[in-house]
Amino acid sequence: MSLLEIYEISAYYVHNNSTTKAVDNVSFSVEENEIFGIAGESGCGKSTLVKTIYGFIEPPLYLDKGKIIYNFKDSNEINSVTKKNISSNWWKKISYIPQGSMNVLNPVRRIKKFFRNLWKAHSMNLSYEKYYNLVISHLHHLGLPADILEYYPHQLSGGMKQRVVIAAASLFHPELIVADEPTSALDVGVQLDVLRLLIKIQNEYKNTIIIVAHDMSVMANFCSRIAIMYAGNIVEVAETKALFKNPLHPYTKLLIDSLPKIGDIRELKAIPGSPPDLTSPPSGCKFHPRCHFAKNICIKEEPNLKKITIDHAVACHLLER
Ligand SMILES: Nc1ncnc2c1ncn2[C@@H]1O[C@H](COP(=O)(O)OP(=O)(O)OP(=O)(O)O)[C@@H](O)[C@H]1O
Repeated sequence: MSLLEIYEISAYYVHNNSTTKAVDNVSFSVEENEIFGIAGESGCGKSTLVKTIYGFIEPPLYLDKGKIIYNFKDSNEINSVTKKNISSNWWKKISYIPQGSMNVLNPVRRIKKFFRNLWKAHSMNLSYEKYYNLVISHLHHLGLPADILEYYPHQLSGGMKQRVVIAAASLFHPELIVADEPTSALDVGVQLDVLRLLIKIQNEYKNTIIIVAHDMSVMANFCSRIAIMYAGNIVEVAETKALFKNPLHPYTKLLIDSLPKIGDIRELKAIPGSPPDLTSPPSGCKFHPRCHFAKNICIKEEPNLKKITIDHAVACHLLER
């Protein structure tokens, strides 16, 4: 069974006289125990989509329409996607590692205090002593020394701070961890360690991870399936191998072509044009102004995400023909 079933979600930022259609009519599902990637250019709506899944919906962000079914074990049904309904599951069933999460650590409080605050908010009826022992054994288990609890954030490297946040996010073994750009702002070697930590957690606790990245090489190495987002829409979803071997959407092809490959001395091509303004997105397929193959129908009609094979779906009129 899918852990998450997302149906026609639209989430918009509404300001006085403008609406940014950050997530527009998005449907997909995420299976149990998989590492599911969401990729796409900056500003295409990835963070907004995962915030919505986490129920972190606060003005100016509004859920315009759609529903999400969370098939968590032993949980009450979540009958509508609101912060109120989902927040009782935070940390225990669903954890969120926000973008730049290492900055969530209060610079004037020791790491111990960060974990203590977590206990106060989500203790699950554990005494502080038992909880503290749990934190120490979890840190050990993840290869982190317990003495970091005595440190202030500024005494830790960026990679270590990120590991602390990941340790907190996985402390109660949530069924779903949503990680938004967990490796951005870290250097390449540290990025790999942080990703390996997430994989270790996933292997051991058998949870599901949704990882957001604009770096396709991260996706290629760590995700079992990938969704490609463009201008608030999901334009392609496939198993990782199939997506890289046989990308079907013109945007996915350009994204993959723009990646450097070992031994390839060709000049790398950037994707022509720039992403649209989501306060007034183009009609039809939002990629049509940048697509070499666009036809009349692409300007007029928005394509739906349709299955081409059992594991590969794409939203492109050209493939329907
Ligand atoms: N608080 C906000 N108010 C208004 N518009 C916003 C707000 N936050 C994000 N947006 C807009 O929503 C759109 C999607 O942004 P989002 O951060 O979800 O994209 P993203 O793909 O995660 O980008 P990045 O990779 O740069 O984080 C963008 O046009 C962005 O400018």
